Amino acid sequence: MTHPNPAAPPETAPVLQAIQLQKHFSHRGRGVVHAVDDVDLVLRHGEVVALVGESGSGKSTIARLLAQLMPATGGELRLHGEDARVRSRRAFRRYVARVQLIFQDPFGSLNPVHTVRYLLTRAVRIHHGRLRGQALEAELQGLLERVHLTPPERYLDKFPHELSGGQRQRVAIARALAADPEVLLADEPISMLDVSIRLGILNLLKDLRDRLRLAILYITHDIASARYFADRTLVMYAGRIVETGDSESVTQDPLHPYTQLLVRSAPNPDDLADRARGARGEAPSLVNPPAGCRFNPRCPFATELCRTELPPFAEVGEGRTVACWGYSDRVDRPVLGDVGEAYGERPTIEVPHLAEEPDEPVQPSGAAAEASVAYGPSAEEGVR
Ligand SMILES: Nc1ncnc2c1ncn2[C@@H]1O[C@H](COP(=O)(O)OP(=O)(O)OP(=O)(O)O)[C@@H](O)[C@H]1O
Repeated sequence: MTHPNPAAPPETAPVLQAIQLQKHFSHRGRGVVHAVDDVDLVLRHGEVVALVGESGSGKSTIARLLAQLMPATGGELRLHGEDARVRSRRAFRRYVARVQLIFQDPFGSLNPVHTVRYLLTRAVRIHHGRLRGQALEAELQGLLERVHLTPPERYLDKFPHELSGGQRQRVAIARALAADPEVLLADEPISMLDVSIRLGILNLLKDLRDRLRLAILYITHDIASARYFADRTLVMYAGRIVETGDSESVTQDPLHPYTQLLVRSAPNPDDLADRARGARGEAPSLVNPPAGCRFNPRCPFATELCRTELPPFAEVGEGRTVACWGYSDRVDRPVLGDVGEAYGERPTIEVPHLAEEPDEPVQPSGAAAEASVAYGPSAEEGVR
């Protein structure tokens, strides 16, 4: 199997693109959850885009929409510029071969009763027909080598519970690669792994970005890891993108008051809720989101305008946008004051919490990710 596809458009052309994507869930007949609104997103070959935001901001919903595990309620999805919405199982199978999803919990997404050999063979056959004998063996070995599980013979006949968390995530990635995809959607791929092996998985994904020119969406609540790993970063708050730009600028010179808060909560993102709650209240309900800027109830600089009108994206510098009235030329904008005073001291963003160490086997946690088998064997069975 070769990659990249020789018929693929030039490197910089979008591979997968979401335009004004929207997902509203009905809320037990009592209103609507505005989970995702007006999201624009572009994934290109050889580029990692991070989607960063706190829990409940809509990140996983975007991953599921891009994977077409559920329909959007608005907006468009384009693959190589063409409408990508699938309307049949056959079209879904073709789409999945191009766009693969990796989940948070590699234990939940790998069926524990099957060996690595079985899991990978199924994936290879689903996407490439009935390879057998030497050709199949070579393919399986190649997949494990691509995710640095070497020598491959050591892993092929293991069950998921005989592997460490990091090794399981590598097998999940190998299974995704069996489709020879162009896009990997990685939904919090390291958050359930031991801290000591997170960097190894990010480095592997970087390597795949470079060697296979994969377009990667990296979903995380940890903005520090976005700085390390992603070329571009999109910051999401309460269902909307609020800031975009190259990762270095967004993390080192955050503009939106929410991004400033997020950066201040790094490297311990769990600290954010406490920090923000103490100062400025909780994230809003998405059943009845605030009018205007959704961050306004928490924002130390919010004005009447922020409470009533949705801020448009302002372009600030090369490739950077921010949806905040404080950067708009359209009106008398609010003055953004000292965020340090509002949120406290800003730590330096580093990645010591991602330290790389040998990936030793660990006992299975038993925690299964909800819906995490959707792209695994059982779901693949479902679309055959
Ligand atoms: N099937 C559903 N029905 C109703 N509401 C939903 C459904 N799925 C998600 N939501 C709501 O949509 C919002 C966004 O959820 P989502 O899981 O996308 O956020 P997230 O940023 O990925 O958070 P986390 O990191 O905790 O997974 C939340 O308010 C969630 O409760």
